[in-house]
Amino acid sequence: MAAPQTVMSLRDATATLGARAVLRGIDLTVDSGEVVALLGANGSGKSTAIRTVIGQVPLTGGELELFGTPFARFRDWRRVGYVPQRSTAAAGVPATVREVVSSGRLSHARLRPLGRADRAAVTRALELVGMADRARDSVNALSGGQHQRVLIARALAGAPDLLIMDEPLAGMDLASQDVLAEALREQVARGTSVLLVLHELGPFAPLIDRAVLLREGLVERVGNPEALHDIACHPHDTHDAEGRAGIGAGLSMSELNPGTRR
Ligand SMILES: Nc1ncnc2c1ncn2[C@@H]1O[C@H](COP(=O)(O)OP(=O)(O)OP(=O)(O)O)[C@@H](O)[C@H]1O
Repeated sequence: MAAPQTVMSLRDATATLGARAVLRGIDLTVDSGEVVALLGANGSGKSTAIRTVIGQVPLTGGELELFGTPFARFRDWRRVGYVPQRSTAAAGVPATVREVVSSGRLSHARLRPLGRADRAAVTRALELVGMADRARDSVNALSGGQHQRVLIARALAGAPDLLIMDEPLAGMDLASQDVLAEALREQVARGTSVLLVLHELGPFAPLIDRAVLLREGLVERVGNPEALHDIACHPHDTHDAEGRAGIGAGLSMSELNPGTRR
């Protein structure tokens, strides 16, 4: 069987914000078709790690590759979808829900008007997140959770091969979480790889192939999402959870021996 293609790889990645060494040498990979969750306490570096992947935070050391291409030479950004940590980035903009989601197709249209395939992708994304009936509404008329769904639809509309999401479930009610889990399941079934930051696994738990627990800018553990989530929530009571985590199963040496540069 052919080895899985690595969609994203960070090797020994370091990053600094202000005077703070926020990432201190992390290894993180997402293989084709994989769903990888980043877990960890507030401030452990989760958002920074994914912001390095999309180029918002420069690496100060280490290597980043996207679809096998070194970051400096990577141009194919339409293959990457990004949902930022909950924000109201589009609020205040006089745009409809459909217009905001359509902006996720701009890199496909390459300055041409959106075509039929683009409009179909927008409609599908709106349906996936359960916002089709709000398509003509102003984004300013949405609740925070609805707004988040629109940003997710914007990323899905681009039909990304790698979808990166920073706490997509934050502030979502349970019904909305279920809708998003179903949307993610469909997207993964189409072959999309996913890297996401989560505090609560919620209905995403069965979709996650691998969890990576960050602590103070280092990878502390890699393993089963539910057990690692326990460790993330109860960092001083790790023994039992480690047993359940199946730590080590099928992991590379660099993932098994992270954080050696304390
Ligand atoms: N602009 C900044 N300047 C300086 N330090 C920053 C900046 N942004 C974040 N940090 C620091 O970097 C560290 C990691 O932040 P990051 O947002 O990556 O954490 P996180 O794991 O995503 O946390 P949370 O769960 O709270 O979202 C924190 O200590 C934070 O204070």
